[in-house]
Amino acid sequence: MKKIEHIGIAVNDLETSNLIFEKLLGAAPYKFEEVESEGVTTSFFNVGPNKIELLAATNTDSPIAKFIAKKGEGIHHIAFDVEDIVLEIARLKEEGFVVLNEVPKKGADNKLVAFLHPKSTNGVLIELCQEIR
Ligand SMILES: CC[C@@H](C(=O)O)C(=O)SCCNC(=O)CCNC(=O)[C@H](O)C(C)(C)COP(=O)(O)OP(=O)(O)OC[C@H]1O[C@@H](n2cnc3c(N)ncnc32)[C@H](O)[C@@H]1OP(=O)(O)O
Ligand SMILES: [Co+2]
Repeated sequence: MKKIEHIGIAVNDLETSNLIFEKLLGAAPYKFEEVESEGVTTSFFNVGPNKIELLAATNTDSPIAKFIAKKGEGIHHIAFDVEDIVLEIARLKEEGFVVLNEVPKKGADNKLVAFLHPKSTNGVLIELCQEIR
């Protein structure tokens, strides 16, 4: 694991939360992206070498819609930057973690991503991401 790549925050309304985080961080989002396969629309803020990813649901089946319905808005996942996501998935499986998608999928911001079930990581959803070069 190289560093924390981003912290994902589940929000009800992206526009409203963009204004809050723009005030908080003193800079506007550098990117907006919809990821249809995850049922989310996102915005990204730089914070030093790390990022904040705001996520709003685009449909009721979205993991973000389900999360907000159960727990309300707030931190949804922590994403780690990895050098080789395939090797990292194999290593973490071997260590007994529950990998939700063994085949990496296309995430936002030019990344391949995979998730670990929060039940195997002390209640925290973990995302692995590798930059697509
Ligand atoms: C934008 C793309 C990408 C990026 O590039 O950065 C993203 O970040 S996409 C983010 C959205 N996508 C995902 O979250 C994909 C991975 N998540 C999942 O596969 C599911 O959400 C899940 C984690 C397997 C849960 O799904 P499911 O079992 O259908 O939902 P339940 O609502 O029944 O939850 C079961 C259980 O898990 C707890 N839970 C759910 N989400 C989280 C979470 N984010 N953090 C901590 N805990 C979570 C939920 O509360 C339930 O617990 P119990 O009630 O105690 O059983
Ligand atoms: Co993410």
